[in-house]
Amino acid sequence: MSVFTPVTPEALADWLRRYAIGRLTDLQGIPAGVQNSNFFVTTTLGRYVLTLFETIPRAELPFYLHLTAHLARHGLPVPAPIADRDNEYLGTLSGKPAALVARLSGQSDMAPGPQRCARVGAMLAGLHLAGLSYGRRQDNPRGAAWRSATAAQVRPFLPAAEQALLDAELAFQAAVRIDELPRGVIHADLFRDNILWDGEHIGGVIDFYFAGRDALLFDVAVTVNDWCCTADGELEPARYHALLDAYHAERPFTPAERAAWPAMLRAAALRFWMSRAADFHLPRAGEMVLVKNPDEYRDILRLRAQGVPPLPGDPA
Ligand SMILES: Nc1ncnc2c1ncn2[C@@H]1O[C@H](COP(=O)(O)OP(=O)(O)OP(=O)(O)O)[C@@H](O)[C@H]1O
Ligand SMILES: N[C@@H](CCO)C(=O)O
Repeated sequence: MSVFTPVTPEALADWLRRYAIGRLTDLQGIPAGVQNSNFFVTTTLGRYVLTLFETIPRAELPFYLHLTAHLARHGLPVPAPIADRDNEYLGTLSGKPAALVARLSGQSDMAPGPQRCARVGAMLAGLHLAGLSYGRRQDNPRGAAWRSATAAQVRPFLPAAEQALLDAELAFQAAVRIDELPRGVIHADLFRDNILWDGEHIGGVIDFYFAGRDALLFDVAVTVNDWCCTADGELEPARYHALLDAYHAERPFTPAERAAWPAMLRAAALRFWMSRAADFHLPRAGEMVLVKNPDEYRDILRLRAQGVPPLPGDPA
């Protein structure tokens, strides 16, 4: 259950007077999600999602809220934040930073086929292109420096074979010039549970709270590692090529990106191995984290290090 901070209909009805979205008719806690308290809110004028931010510092929230406003303005199916009568996106409710966003339609699909993967690839390229004109800057909070620092914290808890894998990977990644790849705003967590399908269309892309500036190719790698895998972590050719060809058709990969691709798939696997291992071995007091299986991404890392099919496009 992920309503960590309760909100009563009376308190919300009162708070909604700050907005121009009519009167509250329904309030439902959303039982999915592990980071924030989320609610479906219905008013006489529309359907919204209310989020009470439980962990992200208030000062960082405008980056995310203005980012989704920017992307929505560019036609992407993202939850646009709703401004209050003072023209602010961020307020305070039940003592927590709070925002209302548009409620998008659809359900996530945990077993997508190649056609859906192609739509995801095209949408991700559109997100990257639209993000190039976004003015605010915030680095990827799970970028290369975070990966090295977290690896150092997690390493003592790992068995010897995993320590060896980690050491070899960090040495390998140290030589990768990720800063020289095309950069921009990335979603950084575009897993299957963060896309809502409305029929065969993408009704929504949600959960931008790991977004930040990094190599665009890193985002592609995060997405491929989740969307194009078999249960064993192997890349499944039909979904892999569908996603990458569709992305390439919108934003062609550069020769430098083609060269860096195997390393990026490994860096993306390392990122989720490390975050899951840190959640498992180093749980922070008072933080509510659903721990996902770190071994899944350890195994994906091992597999990617054995070689991957190339990106579409001409060799350098
Ligand atoms: N704008 C939206 N429109 C429709 N449904 C939404 C929207 N935002 C969130 N949801 C629903 O709420 C659920 C939880 O949201 P979300 O995944 O963002 O949770 P979180 O706790 O903020 O993040 P995390 O996934 O990292 O735990 C989603 O699975 C989705 O069903
Ligand atoms: N997508 C993340 C969860 C946090 O958003 C993971 O699978 O580890």
